[in-house]
Amino acid sequence: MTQDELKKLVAQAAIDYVVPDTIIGVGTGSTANFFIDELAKIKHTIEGTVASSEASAARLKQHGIPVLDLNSVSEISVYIDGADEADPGLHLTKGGGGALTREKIVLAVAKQFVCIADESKKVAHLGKFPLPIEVIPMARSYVAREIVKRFGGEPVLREGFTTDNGNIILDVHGLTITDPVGLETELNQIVGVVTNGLFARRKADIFLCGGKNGVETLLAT
Ligand SMILES: O=C[C@H](O)[C@H](O)[C@H](O)COP(=O)(O)O
Repeated sequence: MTQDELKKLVAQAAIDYVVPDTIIGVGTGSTANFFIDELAKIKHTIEGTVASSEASAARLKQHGIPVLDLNSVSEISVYIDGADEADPGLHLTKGGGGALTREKIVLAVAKQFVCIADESKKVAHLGKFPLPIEVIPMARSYVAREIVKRFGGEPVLREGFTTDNGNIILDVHGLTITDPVGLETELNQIVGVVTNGLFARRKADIFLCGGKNGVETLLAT
């Protein structure tokens, strides 16, 4: 099976976690796109969605799926999204598509987080995938220096990219991540950091992992 076929398989499996007559949180990226296409088939069973990016909102609307403003929503039943890396404890690295901040916000409102990805995203330890950090543009150099000083690694500006919030992304290469919860918290203490791509304090509850033997359902430990 190709990687796209595996993404489609997990997107289809995620439909089982869509709670009828509720609002669904929708992630961003190629795997989330497959989920949006599957969600379109059952759009009449849900109240609506909240999107974690302009791109996902546009795709949802193309399918005629209602997209709500998060400020008009007090409860999201489930948040469904992909990841760049997932460790055995279901701590994740996200933000390869630059949507990390809105993803974290939508997730914060959701009761359950179902992560969908192909098996290439399953790792023993987070850190091989460069850690995305959304930064207020004027703080770029300061934040980069602070990261090197406090944590090591090599922050690289994502050239030509602006987030939906008008900010920049620093991708930090070569970080040793032994304590994802601690690192997530500490990185957010640097002034100018909007958020970082570690989803560890709030991690996935369920990981639907697509591999050659089908979809494996992993639960957070
Ligand atoms: O900002 C993007 C998101 O965090 C994505 O969910 C993540 O990068 C995974 O994307 P994909 O499904 O395309 O591998």
